[in-house]
Amino acid sequence: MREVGSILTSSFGGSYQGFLDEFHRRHNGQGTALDLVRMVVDTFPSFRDETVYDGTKVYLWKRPQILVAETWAAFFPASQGDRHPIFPGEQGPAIHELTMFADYRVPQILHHLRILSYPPSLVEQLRQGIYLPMGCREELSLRTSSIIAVDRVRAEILAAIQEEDPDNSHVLGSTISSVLIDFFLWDLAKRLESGEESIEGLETEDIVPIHRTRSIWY
Ligand SMILES: Nc1nc2c(c(CN[C@H]3C=C[C@H](O)[C@@H]3O)cn2[C@@H]2O[C@H](COP(=O)(O)O)[C@@H](O)[C@H]2O)c(=O)[nH]1
Repeated sequence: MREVGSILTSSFGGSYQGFLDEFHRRHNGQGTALDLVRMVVDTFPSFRDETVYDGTKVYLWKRPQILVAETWAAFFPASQGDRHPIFPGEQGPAIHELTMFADYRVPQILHHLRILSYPPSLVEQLRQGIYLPMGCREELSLRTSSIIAVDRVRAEILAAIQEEDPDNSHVLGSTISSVLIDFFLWDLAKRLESGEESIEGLETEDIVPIHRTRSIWY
């Protein structure tokens, strides 16, 4: 929080609004959601959620993406024809270019829904509440596999739409996003946890506890 406050104060007039004004200036009002994510990552080291695994750089960017997605959602125009005030350019927000926000709640529900399967050894570790060090193979697998899984759910939805309504599928391609699927899954996970809702008509896996990792990234 101190880092964010200090950078906002020294370079952006002390507010997120000032940061967004600078985003508009740099991109001549043409910036997309992904451009804003990049600017957040480049500006704030504590949002640079990246790691090297086995010699390969892995970009997760959970907090920059959720920040931009929540900004997108909060300022979503009321009428369909209106431009998005934060992303008024030709390409619009292009929110479909973002991934889901890889943390702990979405992998848990993806496993419950049998979209992700875990090896028995991982289930055992989660049940026992064993601490997973940040960036270890298991923690990284849980996060990265949830990105791929939500991407594939999106691809399935797009394929189903294409089959039903081939004429409109290009429009829907940018409307169906990993962001909205993440929001849906996260809300569903919360409702399941509180007992407000249960899954009917689908075979599910028993819910395993979320993984335990100390991290500033989510
Ligand atoms: N992946 C993912 N993570 C999400 C959210 C949201 C809320 N999104 C709202 C926006 C639209 C939706 O309709 C939601 O109402 C919070 N979090 C994360 O949870 C953590 C806080 O947890 P707890 O202390 O239990 O509330 C914290 O890391 C926060 O970043 C999401 O949507 N997706």
